[in-house]
Amino acid sequence: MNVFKFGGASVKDADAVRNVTEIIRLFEGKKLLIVISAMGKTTNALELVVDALWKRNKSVFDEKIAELKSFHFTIADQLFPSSAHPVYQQLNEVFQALENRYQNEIPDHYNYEYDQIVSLGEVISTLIVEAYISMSGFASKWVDARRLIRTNNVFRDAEVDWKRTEELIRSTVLPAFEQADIIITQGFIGHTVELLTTTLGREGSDFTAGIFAYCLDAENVTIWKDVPGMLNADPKYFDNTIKLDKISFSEAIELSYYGASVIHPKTLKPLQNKNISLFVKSFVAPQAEGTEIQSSGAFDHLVPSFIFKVNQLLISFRTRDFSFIVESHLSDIFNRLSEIGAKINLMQNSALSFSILVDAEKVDIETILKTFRSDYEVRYNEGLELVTIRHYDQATIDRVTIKKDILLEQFSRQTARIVMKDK
Ligand SMILES: Nc1ncnc2c1ncn2[C@@H]1O[C@H](COP(=O)(O)OP(=O)(O)O)[C@@H](O)[C@H]1O
Ligand SMILES: N[C@@H](CC(=O)OP(=O)(O)O)C(=O)O
Repeated sequence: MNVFKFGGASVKDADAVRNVTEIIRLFEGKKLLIVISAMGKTTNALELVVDALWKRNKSVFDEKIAELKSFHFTIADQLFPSSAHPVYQQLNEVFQALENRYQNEIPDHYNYEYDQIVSLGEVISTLIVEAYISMSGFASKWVDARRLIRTNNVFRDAEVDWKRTEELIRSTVLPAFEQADIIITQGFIGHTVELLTTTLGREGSDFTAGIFAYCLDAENVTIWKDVPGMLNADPKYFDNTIKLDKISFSEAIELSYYGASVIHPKTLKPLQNKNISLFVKSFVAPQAEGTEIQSSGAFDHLVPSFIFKVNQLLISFRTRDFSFIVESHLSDIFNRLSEIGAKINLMQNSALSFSILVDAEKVDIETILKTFRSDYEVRYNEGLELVTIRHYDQATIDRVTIKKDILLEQFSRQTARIVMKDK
């Protein structure tokens, strides 16, 4: 049994859904567990629905839902010969449930409400794709990840209860494979012990594929992307990228941890733990080789890789009484950062100051100032870039720092990290 994952770009319109079906056809005779994300940019659109509900803005709420409805029904109209197909009834029910959320009491828990609404993107996409696959002649079955992936109740960033999830997945999916060759489920979503829907964090569908593969002891996993494989840099920002044909789990974890967004960083651990290879392949050229991520590190050092993070904020904390930054300050600073949910991309300290680099869009500087001002002097620089180079040399550093002012640098034997801004 193999696990496949198709992301938003690979199901963004009717042609894309037809293409998914053609890819599945290449694997006829195989049992496939297929994880699918919301179509195109649906998750972003649903975030706007949550926002409108939270602000009690009924006209924006209605308008955003109408756009989503039109987007999905247009795709359905292009895939199914008649509106009598049962999928229309299912889609209407999901949209009705979405609209009804406005009638509920005013939500008092944003993250909870977020998960109940945003999770519907994956429910809708899997209903459409499964119905189309089934209509195309495959023995397929839709299963609900909201009843299979058990998590804690940290809405929007839920943690998996592996033991219970494994029991639920095995007891549902293995019997289902006796009747179906293709099982379709949703990425990114799960449920609490009280059966409330949770999400695993943005872009978490890759991770869902890792969870199913782990629990089912899959032969391998393939995540189908709009790129030929894992490259040595994001082709959206870098010319002349090189495909990494074969790399180790540890190397891929390092790259995704530093921000190579082609794979969600949590995906690899469960696969490494059971030695299940992960292939990154192109849904545009499905027969091409792609990248294989596996246990051997023999090929890791062949190509320097570049990871860029833009819109970075460098924040420095200094003690007010000129005392050294020591362990007790660090512990205090980390506690306060953790309370406000700040995620650190890089950190460094000197005798009198401790600096962190964060994504500007994920941290509110006013909250930072409020949290620290009483005990620390806080300074910050906005509009910075962080470049990470794995397997660097001087030529690669020169290439990325041209016409840049460097604010901070860190080097280990394998990795260079440079915080910089335009001159
Ligand atoms: N090192 C890399 N190699 C390949 N793609 C990368 C890399 N770093 C970032 N990307 C970006 O990842 C994108 C694919 O990931 P993503 O958009 O999350 O896919 P999906 O949502 O369909 O699963 C590519 O379009 C590319 O711009
Ligand atoms: N739809 C969710 C989960 C996900 O992983 O999507 P994608 O596979 O398109 O990155 C999101 O956009 O965050």
